[in-house]
Amino acid sequence: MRTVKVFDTTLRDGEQTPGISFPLSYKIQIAKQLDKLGVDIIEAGFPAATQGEFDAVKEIASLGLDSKVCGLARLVKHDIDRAIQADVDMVHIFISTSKIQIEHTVKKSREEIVEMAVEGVEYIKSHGVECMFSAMDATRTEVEYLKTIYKAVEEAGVDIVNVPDTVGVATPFTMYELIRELREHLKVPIDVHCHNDFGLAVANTYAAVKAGADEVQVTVNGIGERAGNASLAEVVMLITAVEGLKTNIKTEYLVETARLVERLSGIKLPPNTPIVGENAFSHESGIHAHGVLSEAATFEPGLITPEMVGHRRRIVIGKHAGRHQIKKMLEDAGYAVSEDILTKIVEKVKELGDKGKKVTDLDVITLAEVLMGEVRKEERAIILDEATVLTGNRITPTAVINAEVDGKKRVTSAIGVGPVDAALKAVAELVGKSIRITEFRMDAITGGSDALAEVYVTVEDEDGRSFTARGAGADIVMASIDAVINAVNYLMKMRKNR
Ligand SMILES: CC(=O)SCCNC(=O)CCNC(=O)[C@H](O)C(C)(C)COP(=O)(O)OP(=O)(O)OC[C@H]1O[C@@H](n2cnc3c(N)ncnc32)[C@H](O)[C@@H]1OP(=O)(O)O
Ligand SMILES: CC(C)C(=O)C(=O)O
Repeated sequence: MRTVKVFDTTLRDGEQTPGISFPLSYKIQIAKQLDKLGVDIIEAGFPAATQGEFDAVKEIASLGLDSKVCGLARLVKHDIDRAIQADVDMVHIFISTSKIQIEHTVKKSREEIVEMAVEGVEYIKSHGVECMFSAMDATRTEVEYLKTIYKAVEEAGVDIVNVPDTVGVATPFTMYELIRELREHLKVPIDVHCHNDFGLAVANTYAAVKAGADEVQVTVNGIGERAGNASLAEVVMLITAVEGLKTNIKTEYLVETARLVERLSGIKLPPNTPIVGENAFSHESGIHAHGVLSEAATFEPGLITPEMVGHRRRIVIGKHAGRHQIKKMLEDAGYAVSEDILTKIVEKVKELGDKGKKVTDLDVITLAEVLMGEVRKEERAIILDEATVLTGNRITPTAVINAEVDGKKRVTSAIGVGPVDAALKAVAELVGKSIRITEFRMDAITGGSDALAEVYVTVEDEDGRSFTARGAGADIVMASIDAVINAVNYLMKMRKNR
């Protein structure tokens, strides 16, 4: 079976996302994670760009990773020397080949550009370093000229050529044709680098692989210039699970990797992001949830499971929910309700949904308790006694929580980026940090500075089981603490019921 190599450029093109600049410690964390994920080559940066960039690439190259480390360079001796001095395994050189870029940027003749490329390859190879050559803006370059320059670098000993769709104008059809034609013309391995200006980066990368490309350039979460690059997770799952090819990626780390880059880049993933997004395996609609509870492949692609990518499946309660999932959710929380009560709960959930209310798991349980005539407050694992939160412009926000946890007094404290963050970290400490707040929303439900705030949270435990709850009040910190404690109490109860 054909193995397609994965070249990750999160730390280079990904970092070119306007506003992103990864400090050294972030670059190292990401590089180690990419190595754990199994990417074949990490493009660690552009060593000639800044001293910090040089230091980061050199540091990553010295980590002894299994992944090869690559540095980008223009066809300028200084750039290439800086990459070689950073001790990379591979130097990636590039130059514009399209008419528009040649005229407005490099301003050289086409013959001069071919000569520069050949000299660059020979120079890098004479230092015993691997070389990748990119014809920048390849998809807007005349094919005959592309063939000429790629053939010239092949003859000069290049290890791999890259075909970049620099401004994202290719379509799967044009990309397929281009790669097929180059594949017939060249012996060296072919790599592709697609941008997402028309939302086609993944599709174009896939088409290139179908046409014979040996390697794909991707970024985690698809971050990168303008609309970004092809997403690593999407490309890998498409060419493996759908196309049946192999990569060296350990797919069970895809979600973990996506979350790390989401956190360190500050670029939040939309919940509907394929493969790694919060909703990628979530179901609220009754018809879907009913099917999925019996056999997941009824309303999921079936070719992939959440476990394959390090995700988990969620059945969500909301306006579109049906009896089966509400009954299952209540059973999981330890409530066996009669059919009559279930009907009333379903009606209420839909009524709340029609009013635009987000229905939480806790709302459903509270309804069940009221309808069953039992209020089981005494079953709460955490009973909050006192919460103190300090914040200001000259102190680090700090929270101290006094609570009873399973009948024992506990005091925890934490600092955070703000008072809510500090308070919620202190709450997490109460249960030994084994919880993760995967969703946090706050709305003002009345106007003015004394507005009532409503906090909605989804909390996930270490087994990937999640629970939604809300808290409300004029104090946003207390409303947040209440919401999380409400959710944690039921997660702990569900665990005891198992
Ligand atoms: C498609 C891509 O993603 S390509 C990679 C893009 N990434 C980056 O640009 C990030 C890092 N870049 C930088 O830090 C800076 O642009 C530097 C250090 C590389 C160069 O900075 P400066 O010398 O100030 O030049 P500036 O960025 O303004 O202009 C680019 C210069 O490189 C030249 N150039 C562009 N591509 C190439 C190339 N492949 N080979 C040789 N020269 C090139 C341009 O013609 C221009 O030359 P000029 O200064 O003689 O007119
Ligand atoms: C350097 C090249 C490969 C690039 O990033 C692009 O063309 O988009």
